[in-house]
Amino acid sequence: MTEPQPDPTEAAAHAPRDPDRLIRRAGLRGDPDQDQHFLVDDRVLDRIPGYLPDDADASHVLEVGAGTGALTDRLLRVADRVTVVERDTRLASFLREEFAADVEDGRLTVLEGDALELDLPDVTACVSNLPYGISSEITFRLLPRGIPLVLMFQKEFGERMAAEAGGDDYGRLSVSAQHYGDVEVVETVPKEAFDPAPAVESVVVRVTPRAPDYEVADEAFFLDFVKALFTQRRKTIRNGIRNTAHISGLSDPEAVVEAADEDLLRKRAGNVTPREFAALAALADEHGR
Ligand SMILES: C[S@@+](CC[C@H](N)C(=O)[O-])C[C@H]1O[C@@H](n2cnc3c(N)ncnc32)[C@H](O)[C@@H]1O
Repeated sequence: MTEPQPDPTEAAAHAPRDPDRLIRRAGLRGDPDQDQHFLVDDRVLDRIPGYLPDDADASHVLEVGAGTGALTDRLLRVADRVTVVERDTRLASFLREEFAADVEDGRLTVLEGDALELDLPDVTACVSNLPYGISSEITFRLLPRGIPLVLMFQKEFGERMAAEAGGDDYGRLSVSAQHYGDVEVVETVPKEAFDPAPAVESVVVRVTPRAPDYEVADEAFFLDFVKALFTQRRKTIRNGIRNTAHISGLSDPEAVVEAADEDLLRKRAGNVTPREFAALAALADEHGR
């Protein structure tokens, strides 16, 4: 007796959508001026949802900049619900058509518009191949939400986010991002994985939310203080505190210098850990504001 063979149309319906065919069906070419670099490497696309932390709640996943939906298709396989944001009207219409069944049964919502202007819904995670023009702004809107993030960035930006004190890439971006979670580069993605290819390599970054291992009384002041000290990264912290009172808003920087630890005052910002910045911000808050 011969084994029953799977219906080839059904098997195809369960296979992930082919990214090149999606682009052909959408009938347009990605426009780099609109931050349109579509991921066309199936292996990268298949891996991305798997970078969510093991215990991540995938009941409602946000994707910023869905393009032709190659990543959306993979997200619908792991999430109960997906909301995508797409600014390009033609792509938003295509997504509604291509994923009509998922839209109809309420598993997919397509929001048309600028992700920086729309009210983003309460989601449990965000997985996106971001439009690079809004990487920083959208990321710093998502970080305070305390949800897991798996985001594609230009390589240099992603490496700066994940950098540790003492390294060349460490800066304000590293301290501010790591304030909200553990930041890791989980994959480097070559230019050829995209159509059209961007000018530089990309990285996938995972942010696993957690409370920092230090206390901050005033988060906004802490972040401004860090920003101020990194504008003087070649100076010692002592001179940085003195020179940047106009940015950090300190009325008595000298009192902070007097109260701070001598070893810390001799360091440069690039060698100060987030925990040390927090201790310094607490002193500044107490003595210098
Ligand atoms: C890098 S592509 C990624 C597309 C798709 N997710 C993929 O991986 O193939 C970024 C997408 O974001 C869209 N986009 C650009 N700026 C946007 C904005 N401000 N708000 C929402 N979408 C935007 C572009 O039209 C493009 O489709």
